[in-house]
Amino acid sequence: MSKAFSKTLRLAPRPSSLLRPAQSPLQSSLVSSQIKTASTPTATSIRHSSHSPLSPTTPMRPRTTIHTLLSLYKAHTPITMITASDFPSAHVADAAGMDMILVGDSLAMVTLGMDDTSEIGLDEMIVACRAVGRGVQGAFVVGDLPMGSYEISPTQALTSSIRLIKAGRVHAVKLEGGAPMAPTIRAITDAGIPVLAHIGLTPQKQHALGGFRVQGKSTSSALALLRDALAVQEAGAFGVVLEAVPAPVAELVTRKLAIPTIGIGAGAGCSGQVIVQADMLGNYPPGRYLPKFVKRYGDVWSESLQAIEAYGKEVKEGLYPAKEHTYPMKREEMAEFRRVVEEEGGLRDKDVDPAVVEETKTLSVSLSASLRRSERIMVLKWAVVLSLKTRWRRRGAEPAGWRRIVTVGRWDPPFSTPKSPAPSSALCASIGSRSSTTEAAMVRGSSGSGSSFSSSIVGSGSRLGLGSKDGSGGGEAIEGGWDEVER
Ligand SMILES: Nc1nc(=O)c2c([nH]1)NC[C@@H]1CN(c3ccc(C(=O)N[C@@H](CCC(=O)O)C(=O)O)cc3)CN21
Ligand SMILES: CC(C)C(=O)C(=O)O
Repeated sequence: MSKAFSKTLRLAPRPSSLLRPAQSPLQSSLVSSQIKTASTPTATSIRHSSHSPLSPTTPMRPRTTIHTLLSLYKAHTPITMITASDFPSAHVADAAGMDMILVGDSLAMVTLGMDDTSEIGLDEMIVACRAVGRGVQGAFVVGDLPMGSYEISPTQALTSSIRLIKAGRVHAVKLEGGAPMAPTIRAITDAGIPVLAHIGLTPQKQHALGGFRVQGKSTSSALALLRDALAVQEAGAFGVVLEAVPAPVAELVTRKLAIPTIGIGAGAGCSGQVIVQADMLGNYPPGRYLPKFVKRYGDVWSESLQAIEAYGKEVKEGLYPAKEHTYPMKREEMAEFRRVVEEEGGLRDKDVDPAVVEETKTLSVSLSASLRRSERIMVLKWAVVLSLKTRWRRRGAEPAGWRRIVTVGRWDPPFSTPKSPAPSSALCASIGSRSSTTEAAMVRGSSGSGSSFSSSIVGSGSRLGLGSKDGSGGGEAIEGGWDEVER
C-alpha cells in the first residue's frame, strides 16, 4: 500500500458499512433469483416481474469498495469510471463492469437540458443519485456536490455530503477545487465520507476560468495543478479527477501522487479514466458540441431515432400492436358481450346503478336547459360519461360498461364544426384511458368496417343521450364512423 494512500485511509476512518456496503434487500433477492436461474437454466417456472428493476440476466458482481480501488491502483490496473444519471444508465454501466460510477453534475446538461452545471441543486442531484444507486450492484458510486452546496464553509460541505450519502445513497462525494478546498475535504473525510477531488478544468468555475479551457498548459499553471493535487491528497481525498490538462502534465502529477488520478481529457498516464456516458454513447444528434477528449463508442441517437420512427410508422399503418401484443378473451365471453351490445343495444339493467341513471338525467336536463344547441350535444355526452365514470370509480370498479361507452363514444358532426371542433382522438383516448385499442378494434370489427356504430346507455329502461343511432337518445342521428374519428 502506498504511503499517502494508506495514510488517507487511516486519517479518515470510515464505518465498515461505507467500506463494504451491505447489499440492499432488492439486491439480495435479485442475487438469489439469479442463482436459481443459473443453476436451472432450462427452468421456465421462474418468471421475473416486469416491474423488477434490475434485469434478471445481469451477472452477479461483487461490490467495489475503496479497497478494491486501492488494489487496482497498486497493480497499475487502470480504473474505469463513467457517469450515470438515472436508473437505466447506471444499470448498463454497472453491468458493463465499470469500477466506479459518477453521478456527475454534467447531468444538468446531458440529462436535464440545462445550459450549464451551475443551475442544478443538491435536491436534484439526490434524486439522480438514488436512481443510480438502484441500478448499481457492484460499482463504487460517487455523487457530485453541485455548485453552491459546498463552497461556503466546510460545515456546509459536510452537511451536503451527509445528505448525498444518507439520502442519495452514494458511497463517496466529489467536489471541485484544489488547495483552497483542502480544509473542506478534510472536514468531509474526517466524518468518514470518502472524497474524490476534481482539479484542472473545473466546469463549475467556468466563468472564472474564462470558459471550458485546458488547464496546466504553462509551467506555472502546471505547477499550480501539482500543488492542488498534493493539497487534496494531503487533505484526505481518496482520488483526484484531472480534467482537460496536457497528458504529460497529468502523467507527471500522477507519478508524484500516492492516490489514483482519474483523467478526463488528461491522457492515458492517469490511474484511471472517466467519461460522460451520454457523450461516449452518442446520445445526441451529430453536430452537438463534444469536448475534444470524447471518443464516441456508440450511436444511440441513430438507434433510438430509427426505432421510434419505425414505431410511429407501424402505428400509423395499423401494424402495431399486432395480435401477440393484445390480451385474449374467452370466445363465449366476447360472444355474449357482442350480443348484449348489438341485440340489446346497451347495458343490461344490472350493470347500471339506477341512481347513476337518475343523476345523469338530472344533470343532462339542467345542462341542456342552459346551453346553446351546438354546444349542448357535446357537453351532454361528456357529462354523461364523466358522471358515470365518477360514480363507478367511487364504487371501486370500472365495469366493462364504462369502457364500452367510451370506446364507442363518437365525436363527429354536428359538433365537429369549425366553431367547435371535435375533441381529438388523443383526447378521446385519454378520457377512455382504460379502454384499449384492442377493444375499439373489436367493436369496430363487430359492426363492420366503416359502418356507424353508436351507443346508448340503457339503464332501468331509460335511454340516455349518448348519440344513439336511432336518434332516441340525444335526439341526434349521427352519420359517420369510428374511422373518421380516429384519423
Ligand atoms: N456533455 C458534457 N461532457 C463533458 O465532458 C462536460 C460537460 N458536458 N459539461 C461540463 C463539462 C464541460 N467540459 C468540457 C468542455 C469543453 C472542453 C474543451 O475541450 N474545450 C476546448 C475549447 C474551449 C475554448 O473554446 O476555449 C479547449 O481547448 O479547452 C473540455 C471540457 C467537460 N464537461
Ligand atoms: C466530467 C466529469 C468528471 C464530471 O465532473 C461530470 O460529469 O460532472
